[in-house]
Amino acid sequence: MDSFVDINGVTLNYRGASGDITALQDATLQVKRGEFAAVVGPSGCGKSTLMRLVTGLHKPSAGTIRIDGKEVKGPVKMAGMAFQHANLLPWRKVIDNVLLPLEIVEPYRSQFRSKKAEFRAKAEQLLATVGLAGFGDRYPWELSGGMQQRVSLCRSLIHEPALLMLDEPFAALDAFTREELWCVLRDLWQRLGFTVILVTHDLREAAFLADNIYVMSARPGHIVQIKPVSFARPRDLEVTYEKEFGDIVHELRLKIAEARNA
Ligand SMILES: Nc1ncnc2c1ncn2[C@@H]1O[C@H](COP(=O)(O)OP(=O)(O)OP(=O)(O)O)[C@@H](O)[C@H]1O
Repeated sequence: MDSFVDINGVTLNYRGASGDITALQDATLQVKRGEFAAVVGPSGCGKSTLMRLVTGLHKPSAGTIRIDGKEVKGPVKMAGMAFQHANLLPWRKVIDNVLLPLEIVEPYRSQFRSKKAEFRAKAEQLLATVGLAGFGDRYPWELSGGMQQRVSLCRSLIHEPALLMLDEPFAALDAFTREELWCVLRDLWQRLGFTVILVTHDLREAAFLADNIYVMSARPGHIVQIKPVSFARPRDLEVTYEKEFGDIVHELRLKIAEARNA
């Protein structure tokens, strides 16, 4: 298979205060280039651990992770990341938060001074695509939670990463704002064509956004089911009211309940 992210037989043991914890055991998962993958599973099954392994923040105890054919051996620069909390720097304006990766990641870093105007224009344009035109000069604390999460998405994408890793990015938002941001993410993904791995507890979110949903077992986590979602794209929120959509969510719910009780 032509996999972009190749997680192969990965085990991860944490050294806990009261002994070792095996968070993942022999987890295997392949995500194709350009795929929108969602990972769901019971609480504590190792989803965030999987994200940390793929982005190189942890090293597997066993097994390998390859991105674009190269083994992950340290922090992965080609990945953009966003989490449940936007984690914007409160003393920096919105635009300067979005620009942050360009100040850190090469080749942008060494061009940052000479190309600042160009980079700012790019950041403004990205902010406009998520509905935040004209908000660049505000401070994060002047924005709602949903707006901050939009800024966080822009920050994760400004350096045009080939891979976007999202760990519960919309979990702290109200249901209405969450659905709005699903559409923002859908549009960015359709337009920019990056590969996504989204960890979520929200099965509707997974079914609306993903090409494939990877269901994990209880800890120690591994993939127990791959559920393809074949609704035509671009998807409209109306699809979430279709019977087939409800059936997918129901099936996932049963599978996760089974995994929890196994
Ligand atoms: N740094 C750590 N040290 C020790 N144990 C850890 C560490 N991080 C996570 N764990 C344990 O590893 C297991 C998997 O944790 P992880 O956060 O990956 O799960 P998760 O599926 O993301 O959880 P949730 O769905 O509740 O967010 C849990 O039992 C957790 O307590």
